[in-house]
Formats: sequence, C-alpha cells, structure tokens
Amino acid sequence: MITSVVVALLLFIVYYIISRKNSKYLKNVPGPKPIFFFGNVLDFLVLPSWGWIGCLTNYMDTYGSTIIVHDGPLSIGLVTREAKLFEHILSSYAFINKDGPYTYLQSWLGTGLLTSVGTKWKKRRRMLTPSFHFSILDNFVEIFDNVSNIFIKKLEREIGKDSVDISPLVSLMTLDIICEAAMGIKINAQSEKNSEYVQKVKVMCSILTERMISPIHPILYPFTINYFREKRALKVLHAHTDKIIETRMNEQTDKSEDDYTDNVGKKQRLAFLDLLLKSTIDGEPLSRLDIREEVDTFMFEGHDTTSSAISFTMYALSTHPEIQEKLFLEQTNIFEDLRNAKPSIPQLQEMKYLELVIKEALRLYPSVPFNGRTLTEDLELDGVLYPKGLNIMLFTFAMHRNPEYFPDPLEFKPERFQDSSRVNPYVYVPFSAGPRNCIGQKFAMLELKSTLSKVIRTFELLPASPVQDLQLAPETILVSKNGIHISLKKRIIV
Ligand code: HEM
Repeated sequence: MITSVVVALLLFIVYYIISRKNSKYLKNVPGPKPIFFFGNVLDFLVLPSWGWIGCLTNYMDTYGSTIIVHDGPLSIGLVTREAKLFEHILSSYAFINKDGPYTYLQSWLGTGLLTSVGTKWKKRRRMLTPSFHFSILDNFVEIFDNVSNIFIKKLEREIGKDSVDISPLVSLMTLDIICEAAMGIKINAQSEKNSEYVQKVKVMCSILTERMISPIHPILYPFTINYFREKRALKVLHAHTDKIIETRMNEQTDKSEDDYTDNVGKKQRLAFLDLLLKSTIDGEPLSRLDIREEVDTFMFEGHDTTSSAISFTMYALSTHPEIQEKLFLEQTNIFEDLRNAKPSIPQLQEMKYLELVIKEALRLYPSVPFNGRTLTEDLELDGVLYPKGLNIMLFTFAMHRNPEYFPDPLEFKPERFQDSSRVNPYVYVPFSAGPRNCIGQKFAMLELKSTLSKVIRTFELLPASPVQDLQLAPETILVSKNGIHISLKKRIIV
C-alpha cells in the first residue's frame, strides 16, 4: 500500500515537472486539450488503428498544421504537416536522432543504420552509401525478374475472380527479393508456406506494430506475452542471419577476386552481405554483430516498404484504366517481346511514365507515413522554442495530402510530377530527405519498376467487386486494414 502511494506520488511529481517544462516552452503551440493523466490517448484508444489518421487530421484542421499531442501521462509529441518544419529538421545534421518507437526495433536490428545515432550512424552511412551505387544495383535486376515471375504465376491463378487481396502475395514476393539481395540466398517465401524464417519475420513485424499502437508503457513490456513471442522469434531470426554470415565468411576466405567471375566470364552476383564482408570502418573489418545489424536492417526496411508501395500502386491503377493504357503503351515502346522481356537497368530508366505513376502512388500512400525525430538541442523557429528532448512526428501522409502543396490532393494525377523542378524536396518526402533519407531508394525504384512493368504487361487491373474503400492505418508502414483488393484480367497482346 505504502509503495503504491510512493510510486503514485513520484509519478505525479515527474508529471508535474514535465508539464511545467512543456507549458513554459510550448505554450503557444496549439493542440487538443489534454485530460489529466491520460492526455489525448483516450481519443485514440476508442478508435481502431484505421481511425487514427482521421483523428490526427481532424486535430490539424481544427488547431493548425503544427500541434502538440499528449500521447501519454508523461509524454508529449509535436505533430506537423508544415513544410518549414520538415525542411528545418530533415535538412540538418543537428536533428538526425530518433527515439520513441525506433527503440523497439533495437532487439532485432541492434543499432544498424536505421536506428543508430551520432558518430556510429555517420560512419555506417559513409561505409554503406557505395553499396547502393547503380553499378552495384545492376546485380539485383535479375533477382527482381526471377522472383516476380513466380509472383505473376500466382496472380494468374486469381484471374477472373471478383476480388483478390493482393497485399499478402506482394509481401511474400518482396521478402524473397530482399532476402536474396541482402543475404544472397533464396528463402522461397512465395512457394514454401512453412518457412520458419518467413514466419518469424512476420511475427516480429506484427509485434512491432502492436507495440507502436499499444497503450501499455514500454517499462511493462517484459510482462506481456509479446515479449516472450519476440524472444522466440529473435532466436530464429538471429540464428538464421548468423549462420549465413558464417557460411559466406568461410566461402570468402577460400576465394580470390577472380573467383567472382564464372566460367563464361560473367561476374557472379554479389549480395549486400558480400559487400559488408569486404567493408572496413577506420581500417578495421566489421564484426559479425555489425554485419548482422545491417543485414537485418535491410531485411526489415527493404521488404514491407516496397510491398506497401507495389500494392497501393496496383490498387490506384485498378481504378484508372486510362493511366494503365498509357503505361502499357510505354511498355510497348520499350520491349518487342512483351511477354518474356527481362528489363535491364537502362530499360527501367526509360520507363518515365511508370516513374510518375509510382511517385504519385507514394504521394497518396506513402509507405512510411511518419518520420520521427528527437531533438538533441533546442530549436527556435518563428518565435517558438522547441525544447531539447521533444519527439517530433513529421506527418508525411498529411503533408502529401495538403491542398496548399498538392491541389486536388485526393486525385490520382501522375502528371503533377512531370516537371520535377516544381516539386519541393521537403514537401514531397516518401523517402524522407536530407542526410538521413532512405539509402535504398534507387534499389526500391528499380524493384518497383521491374515488378510493376511485368504486372502491366501481363494483366489489366480492375476494381474489385464490390469496390473497396481502403481502411488506411499508419502502422510501422502504411497498411490497409481490410486488405488491398482488386480484380485481374489477362491482357490480350496482339
Ligand atoms: C518504396 C520503398 C521504400 C520507401 C518508401 C522507403 C522510405 C524510407 C524512409 C521514409 C526512410 C526514413 C525513415 C526514418 O527516418 O524514420 C527510410 C530509411 C531507410 N531505408 Fe528506406 N524505403 C524504401 C525501401 C528501402 C529499401 C529497399 C531498403 C534497403 C534495401 C531501404 C533501406 C533503408 C535504410 C537502411 C534506412 C535508414 C537510413 C538512415 O537512417 O541513414 N529502404 N526509408
């Protein structure tokens, strides 16, 4: 009893101090009125996750484009859809730190590129940047092609149905792609339903999502069932990556540079893992743990993001037959054999209209709907002092639908990206911007173009019957809680 009273008193004192500090600094920033202790959390708790975007958008329409939300008894966050704040934060090396939900990723990804901060992040970023050069990405186009052939076969089985949820099929395809690109091995997620590794990747992603939207304070996490599920999943995931690293290390010590050329003089494909094994930081090779952090980071960051982008692009196309026809025409201008073509990098770069379509899909449905930052120093902007330690949510989803920046924001118009000089790089931010932007964006664009090119050459995409209204939810990535349904018709090629 006495302990409970002491704990409650301590909590109250901390609450009081934090509230005083926040009200001193942020008193001029508007936002919904918090309820004692619960802040604004109750507004979210009564809603399913697909109601949250609407709730935040309502707040912003009511109070302003930059607002304070009390997301718990002791914590507040700034949420913004204002270009000025986006630019100020994303362009600066002073504001590259992340906290909050990013810490949930560390049990799996350690402090790899996505989650690291300070000097470690800078050194890793410098080391990894060359791995995403076009000359290296050439290694991966064959993977995109081979893996998407299986995907197409799976879709062919769905032809003629009124409604198909494409998101699980796309997700298995992108998992196959990233696994082969990152680790150099095939996990056959699309064909082997019972792969333990695939199942555990899915378990981890769902636990991360649940933690992000859970009202339970992180301190209490070790007392939840998910904590134990996570432990079991991580055992499998880490053992899998460790084993592959070990095998690749042993193979590499037996190989010379020439061994990477096969007997017809063609260079063998290198995975990101092979590049990491050859990399050094300050003249020292990376440890196994360092390598595992980065391989696991690519696995996490490189599969759900591309899956969301491909699925939403297909959905948007299903309701825009005229845009599909323009896309198909572009394909006929690039390829003679539309059925069997294997796109090369130059051919993928020729797909200019497809690029506009993908950009527009990523505007309306950004795979990463929020970008988080934690201020490591005070920031003063337009007379407001944002204090050190403040968590800031750059609300990309709302920014991309702000009519001030994108007229008729709900219309799907790829042509708005025709003149790239008119697009502000801090307003259109699907891959974030500035020093901490997405390192994998060129890889992602090539993957999206390669797979979507094949889809367009094989099918006509139609709306599902009945037509589906998406239930968009900002989980670790943007998802639709009721799936992403379309209908498929075989494309007649004359
Ligand atoms: C359509 C696909 C993709 C989208 C929309 C996307 C978007 C993003 C965004 C918005 C960020 C910043 C996240 C933040 O600061 O919280 C990011 C970071 C990152 N992305 Fe991507 N991404 C995509 C695909 C990929 C792929 C395929 C890879 C790897 C092969 C990748 C690797 C990374 C990494 C490692 C980071 C952390 C970079 C750093 O902090 O320096 N991403 N991505």
